[in-house]
Amino acid sequence: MKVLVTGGARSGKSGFAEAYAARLGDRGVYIATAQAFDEEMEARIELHRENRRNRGFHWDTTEEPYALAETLRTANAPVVLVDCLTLWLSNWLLRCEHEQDAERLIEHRIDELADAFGSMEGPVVLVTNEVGYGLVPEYKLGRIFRDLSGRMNQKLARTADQVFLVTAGIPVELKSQAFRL
Ligand SMILES: Nc1nc2c(ncn2[C@@H]2O[C@H](COP(=O)(O)OP(=O)(O)OP(=O)(O)O)[C@@H](O)[C@H]2O)c(=O)[nH]1
Repeated sequence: MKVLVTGGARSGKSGFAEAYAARLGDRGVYIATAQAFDEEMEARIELHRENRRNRGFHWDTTEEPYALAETLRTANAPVVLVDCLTLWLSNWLLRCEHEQDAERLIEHRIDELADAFGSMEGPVVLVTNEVGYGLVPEYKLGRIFRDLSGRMNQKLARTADQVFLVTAGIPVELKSQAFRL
């Protein structure tokens, strides 16, 4: 069962994805892609950890900002949750930003991720963001990020059995198990 959960910032997508994943296995691996660069982010991450501990479901946490395809392939648990792909993408973009063919290199990483997602045998839930609803970004890096995010989401949605869009805390099923795009 391959699930993709998308939505805007503070849409409730992470909470929904976690609760949904907890229905697909009796314990899980939580793969976090975020890196704490300041105190606010450190506190936010600590709060997420505390909330996970308090929800009565056993999560083993793995922090992996870059090697997501490899981490997914080797994750050994009844259910795997990744939060979130857009941060993973921005980690790569910031790492490669000065390379001439950054966009192509990152596309390659996205393809590797889509392959790993497609080859997962057990249930896996990926969280991503909808980033393209606003104005066209003023800066080139922002436009590249927006385009890569959109293409990544399309690729993963094609592979997923089920896709949800979360808006204002409400999950809307965009693709159901029985319906393939
Ligand atoms: N490094 C690290 N990051 C974590 C951990 N737990 C959660 N996170 C990160 O926290 C982020 C999600 O939290 P928020 O930014 O508060 O939530 P959001 O996705 O913007 O908001 P919602 O749409 O409401 O879920 C994800 O990018 C996770 O990677 C952890 O244990 N370690």
